[in-house]
Amino acid sequence: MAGSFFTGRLAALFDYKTEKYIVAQNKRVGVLYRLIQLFIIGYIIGWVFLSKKGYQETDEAIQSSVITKLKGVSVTNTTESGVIVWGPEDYVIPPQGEAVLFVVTNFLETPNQKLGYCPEVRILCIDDFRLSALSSGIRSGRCIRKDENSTGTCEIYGWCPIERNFKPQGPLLTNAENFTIYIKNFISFAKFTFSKSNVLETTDKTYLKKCRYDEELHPYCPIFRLGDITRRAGYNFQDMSTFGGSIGIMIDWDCNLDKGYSNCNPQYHFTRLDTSVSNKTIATGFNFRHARYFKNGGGESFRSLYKVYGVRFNIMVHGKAGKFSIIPTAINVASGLALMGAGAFFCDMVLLYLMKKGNFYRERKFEGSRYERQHTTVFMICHMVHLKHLLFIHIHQHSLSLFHRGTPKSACQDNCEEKSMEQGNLTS
Ligand SMILES: Nc1ncnc2c1ncn2[C@@H]1O[C@H](COP(=O)(O)OP(=O)(O)OP(=O)(O)O)[C@@H](O)[C@H]1O
Repeated sequence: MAGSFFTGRLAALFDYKTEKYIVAQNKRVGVLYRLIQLFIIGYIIGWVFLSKKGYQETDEAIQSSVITKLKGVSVTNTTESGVIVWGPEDYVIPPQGEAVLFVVTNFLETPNQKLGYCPEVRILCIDDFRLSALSSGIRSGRCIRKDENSTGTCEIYGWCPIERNFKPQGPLLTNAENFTIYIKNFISFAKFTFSKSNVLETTDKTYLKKCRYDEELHPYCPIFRLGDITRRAGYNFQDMSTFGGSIGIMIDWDCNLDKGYSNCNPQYHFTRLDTSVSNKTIATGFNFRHARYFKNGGGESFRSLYKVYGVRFNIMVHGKAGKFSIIPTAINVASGLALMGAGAFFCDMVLLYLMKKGNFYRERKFEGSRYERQHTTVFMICHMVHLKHLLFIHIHQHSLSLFHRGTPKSACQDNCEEKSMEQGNLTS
């Protein structure tokens, strides 16, 4: 038994197979075949070519630069600091116009600090020494008591007086939401030797002084009011400015370079980056400390310590461009045609193996090979492997079109039918 099986297989190995087309007058398979063809054509045209622009080669913008500049003034009046006029050089940190910047909206100043001994009011004498991370100086070891009965606080050597406990009640730079930020972005797509800026190309020298970004009216104006940015991100600037927060500005370039230079323009998206699912998180807000140092007439060193709350802006750029190229077009057309063959294979399987008259069609199709007619299961599997292979070719070619490589070779084995991609082998 086993011997005749292997002899049969060996004999079939040296059979030469040629294509044969039979016209099956079967309406159901015919309609199925046309529907599959329609679906594949729709997929190729609609998805591969129109939606995914399979006729273009693409490039990601790796080179991009962002420069920012803020304008606007706010006045604060506090008991510690008196009246202060805040300009961009005071409230923008760092001031040199980076893509990540912090705008002060609230602050606590501890003015005229001098090096010396003073009580660290936040550390009681009974507190564990290991908690001294809270301390703003070196502990002298003395306990400062107001009277005999009080617990007392530790004395430190550091910048005195130390910062008082502060819970912000509301923002001090109330005009901060009217500050404007000018975002200058340059992007380049090296593959297409294309570069552009987000600043509208106009000869009107006053344009930047007058314009403010608006999705509808001025989508290409690069000057944004801070209050509008947070509003577009879905938050109120005044609410954010008491404890601070973080906002992401995404500049998105999605350019179809076939449409020309003037149609390549950025889109802006705004999101709050420090949101949390729970409102009760202890991570809300954004603040840090910095100091300004100075000397008095006698040469003594002083400093003013600022604990600043504010909004941190993070400008991110994403760029993608596409341009017509014959190579991805040819690859996608070829892979589309290959996929058409999958419809014919599927219908062959239905006709030869699932229909009642499958035996009849098989007899006519596999003429001269008893072995193939008898081993239905083996050949059904072979067909399925071939179908899977065709789909693989399509997917593989589709992904390769990005890299412009060649198409993979057919890997059909001896017992699989080497099918033609022509569509007319079954007609309804
Ligand atoms: N944040 C901003 N808000 C409004 N207008 C701005 C802002 N930043 C810059 N501009 C205006 O945009 C134009 C171009 O700015 P740019 O920094 O290139 O030139 P500039 O002459 O150095 O600006 P300036 O001296 O006014 O800061 C200038 O008219 C400037 O006043």
